[in-house]
Amino acid sequence: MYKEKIVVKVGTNVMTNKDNRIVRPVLRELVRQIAELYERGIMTILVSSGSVIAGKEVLGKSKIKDRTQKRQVYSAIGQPRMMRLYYNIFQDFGMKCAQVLPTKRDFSPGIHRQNMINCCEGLLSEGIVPIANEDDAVSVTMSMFSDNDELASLIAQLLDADKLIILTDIDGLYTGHPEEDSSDLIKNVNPDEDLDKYIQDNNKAEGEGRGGMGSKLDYAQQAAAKNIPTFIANGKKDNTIIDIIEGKSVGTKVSL
Ligand SMILES: Nc1ncnc2c1ncn2[C@@H]1O[C@H](COP(=O)(O)OP(=O)(O)O)[C@@H](O)[C@H]1O
Ligand SMILES: N[C@@H](CCC(=O)OP(=O)(O)O)C(=O)O
Repeated sequence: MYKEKIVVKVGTNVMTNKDNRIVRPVLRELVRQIAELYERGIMTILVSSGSVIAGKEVLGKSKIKDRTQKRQVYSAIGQPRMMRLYYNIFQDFGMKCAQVLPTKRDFSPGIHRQNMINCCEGLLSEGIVPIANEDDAVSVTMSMFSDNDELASLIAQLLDADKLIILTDIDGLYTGHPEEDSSDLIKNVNPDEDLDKYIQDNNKAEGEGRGGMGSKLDYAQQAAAKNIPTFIANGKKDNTIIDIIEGKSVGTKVSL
């Protein structure tokens, strides 16, 4: 059995370049760290975005006008592509992974919630890394998460994870626009601190990520309030996950 379990969320912008193409070495570096943690007895539940952008890579521009339908189509094409990439990389590291595609209903009290716990715990007990993404092909309106930051926070709370690590394309939460010299990285945040004033407007296009830093902070604070130390850190840099596990000062730590 394992001695610790962590949830790692990887956003679309971590795994893509400026042309919105998926960068395989980024996924490889992520899996390398998960494999290293596995050797140390730490199991990871990976929450990975990327299906919409992967679908766009395959289909290119779509004729579909309706945004919801377009998202369904892109993600239905892109999700198996993401899983093929992960499957092959995990295999290179001698590990197995599995796909879990929840909708919001799976977290409401009752049988669905228990099924979700059973599924993830079962995979972990077999030494298999669950890779979760919102089931974008079927989840619309009521059954939607606001984004995968919410999904990652809910999974961390559901499984009572030891840590939640939210990887993005920036070093953490800044006191202003991250590209301005006057902005500083905030190292520590409490679950009840109101830092909305620091959040800058999101100008990302369709498929380039949904939540933004505001949502990361909200869901990080929700998990931290349940005593799950949560980190917002840069997934484009090497060794970020291992550095966090080893207690190095990386990213923004949200904790009680
Ligand atoms: N105060 C802030 N500190 C850091 N990043 C911020 C801040 N306000 C807005 N952002 C933006 O949030 C982005 C990360 O959110 P998002 O695009 O949703 O990423 P992901 O695809 O990883 O979920 C950063 O690239 C940055 O431009
Ligand atoms: N479920 C969608 C991603 C939604 C989302 O939250 O994206 P992001 O803000 O990049 O983590 C996908 O796989 O494309």
